[in-house]
Amino acid sequence: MSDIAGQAWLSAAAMPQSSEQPFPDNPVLDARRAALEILDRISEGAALDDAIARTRGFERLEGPDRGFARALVSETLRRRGSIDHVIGAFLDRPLPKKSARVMDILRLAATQLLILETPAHAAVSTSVDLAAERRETAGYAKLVNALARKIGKAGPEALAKLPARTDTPSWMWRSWERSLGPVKTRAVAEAHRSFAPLDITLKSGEDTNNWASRLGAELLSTGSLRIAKASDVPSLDGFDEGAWWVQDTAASLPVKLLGDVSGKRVIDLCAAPGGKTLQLASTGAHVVAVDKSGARLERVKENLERTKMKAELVEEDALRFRPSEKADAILLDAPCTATGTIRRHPDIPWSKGETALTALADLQSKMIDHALTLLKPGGMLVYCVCSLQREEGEAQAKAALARHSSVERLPVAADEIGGLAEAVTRDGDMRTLPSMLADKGGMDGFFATRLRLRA
Ligand SMILES: C[S@@+](CC[C@H](N)C(=O)[O-])C[C@H]1O[C@@H](n2cnc3c(N)ncnc32)[C@H](O)[C@@H]1O
Repeated sequence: MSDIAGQAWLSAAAMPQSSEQPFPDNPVLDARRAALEILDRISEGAALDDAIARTRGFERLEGPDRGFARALVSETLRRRGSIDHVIGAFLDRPLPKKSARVMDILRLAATQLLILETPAHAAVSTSVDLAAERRETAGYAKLVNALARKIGKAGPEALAKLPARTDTPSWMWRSWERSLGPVKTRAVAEAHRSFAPLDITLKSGEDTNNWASRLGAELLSTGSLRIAKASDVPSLDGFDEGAWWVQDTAASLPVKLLGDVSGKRVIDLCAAPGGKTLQLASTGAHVVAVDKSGARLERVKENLERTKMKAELVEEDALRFRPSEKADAILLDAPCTATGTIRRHPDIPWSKGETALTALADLQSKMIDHALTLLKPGGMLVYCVCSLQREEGEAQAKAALARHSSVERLPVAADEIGGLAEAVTRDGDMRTLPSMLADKGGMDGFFATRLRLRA
């Protein structure tokens, strides 16, 4: 229990009466202010990357401060369940709902003290300053001071006792337990506690060993190059010349399931930002890259230009897309909850709910049905999602086979996906988990199934 029980949290005298914006530049506070603003946007529903992109205070930060602000937000989201638990243990009563910003200041303080190992005096005093500089939070500055000190002293022990489950919303945990079982679910949640390494896919024909040594990277059995720690991607060797692109190793596997597509007509039905379009183009396919979002399709264009490759780009809703010619193969990397990418997007557990899952699963089955109408007889559809949710993966494959007697599943073999036998399901689909390749830094959670339209 807190020793601040009974303390008046709001003291009118402490409230600054001046307007709240803009704040004077303060090199010590600026990164924390930006982090707070980003958390604010996320709580309004923005995704982490969008929230960062829309925060001017973040844009103004210089290199190390930018890195600190990003780490502060990411780790706060990654450990939010645990951090809230620790804060809650020191609060004698919950903060009023309208004090969401105070809670965010406390979360940022706890992340600095318990995870980023920021010196306690800096973490505490900047948190108090953050509270004090805004009218709506100034009355809580004393509370922030007292709580942050307590968290610094007793928080590490409290945090160490919390299981990985604490950082997973209960609906998500229950859904994984149902589909993966308790052991794998725990391993997945453990894997989510770490940031993902940087994986690179090389353009076809590039010398893998040469690039591994130039980039100081490890060659994975899947063919990806892995860099344990890389901060500024565009400054890496080979970026400007377009020899490679960033792509989690799990994300590189679905295209491999299409086999040799050289000279074939392949539709990439949800293409942006283009990782899989680049893979297909690189192996000599004639690629039609479709995406509903023009802005995101621009990124496919930029990626193709940088890597000096070609694809036909079509801005269109996949459900309405009718090509002039049917395809030999289709890759359908459908929009999904993206729960397989929580290591990179730690906002997902707090932004994606079960309602979104139901709507997405409905869209995915419509997309599968439509994609099958665009295939030549004998053509192949690889359907994949970067999701851990059964409804978006295994259940979609099963339901598609039940709906279409004209379709058969072509089971995946481990040697097609770098020998990852544990990622081949009993039904013959691919299911990777963040806990796989654990000794090398894990991989994204992906599902893929390969379906063939009978000739
Ligand atoms: C998982 S991402 C695709 C990632 C991409 N395949 C890659 O490897 O870089 C899903 C994409 O689907 C697009 N999308 C969502 N709904 C769509 C629709 N109805 N029709 C076409 N594209 C859609 C989104 O704009 C997004 O770019």
